[in-house]
Amino acid sequence: MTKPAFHAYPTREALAEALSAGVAAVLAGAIATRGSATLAVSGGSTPKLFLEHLARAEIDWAQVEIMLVDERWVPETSDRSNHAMVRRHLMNGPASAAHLLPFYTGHETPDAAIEELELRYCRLTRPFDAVILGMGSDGHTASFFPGADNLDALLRSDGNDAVAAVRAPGANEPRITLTLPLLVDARLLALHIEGEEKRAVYERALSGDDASQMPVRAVLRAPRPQPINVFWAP
Ligand SMILES: O=C1O[C@H](COP(=O)(O)O)[C@@H](O)[C@H](O)[C@H]1O
Repeated sequence: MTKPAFHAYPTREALAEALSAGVAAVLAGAIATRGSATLAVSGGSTPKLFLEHLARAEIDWAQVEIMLVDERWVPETSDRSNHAMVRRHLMNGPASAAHLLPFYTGHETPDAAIEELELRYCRLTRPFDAVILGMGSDGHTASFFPGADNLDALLRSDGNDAVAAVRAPGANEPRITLTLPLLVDARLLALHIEGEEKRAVYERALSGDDASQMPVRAVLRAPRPQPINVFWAP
């Protein structure tokens, strides 16, 4: 395993500033060299400040495709919607020119939408330029939850599917997630975590190798040319 590069910041504000500057530089570089950029961000609550900082970056957002790494199967009107959170915190000011790709289709279940979503996501140019993951205190990342009915398939490094539906005891509602290969081959791969509890979870994840207990291990252990960057603040 290539040891992750661990970046600790004194405050969440300082972390948000540094991470957003790094991501904006990667997106600007991608636009300059390839004409467009792809960014996958996480849901939950941790990314909000980072997204607010990123929204102010002066880059050519019209060339940027933004997606979520995972989504809870709820409409955008739900306060559980990751898409609504990203729209609220990122799609403002300069960043509102970007294209935000939704996961939720209105189908009753993510399984019923899987064919449509597979078509939508497999056409995206890979590798993605930047993927910013979060982590739950149960060691899940994206929607790779411990106890998920299809966790082995989700964590296969050689799988061909871009997206997968997930059900897991700790996940509340059914989920949809990008699969491991799409996430770990990103040019910039970051894990953004905050607080002492999540730091302890991260340390525990590093010290073992059973990904079924802590699925984030599959990301931390994935072979990559560049190490994963971990961004942490108390
Ligand atoms: O449910 C989810 O949780 C994780 C962690 O969220 P946080 O609120 O603890 O920051 C998140 O990374 C994932 O995208 C989301 O769907």
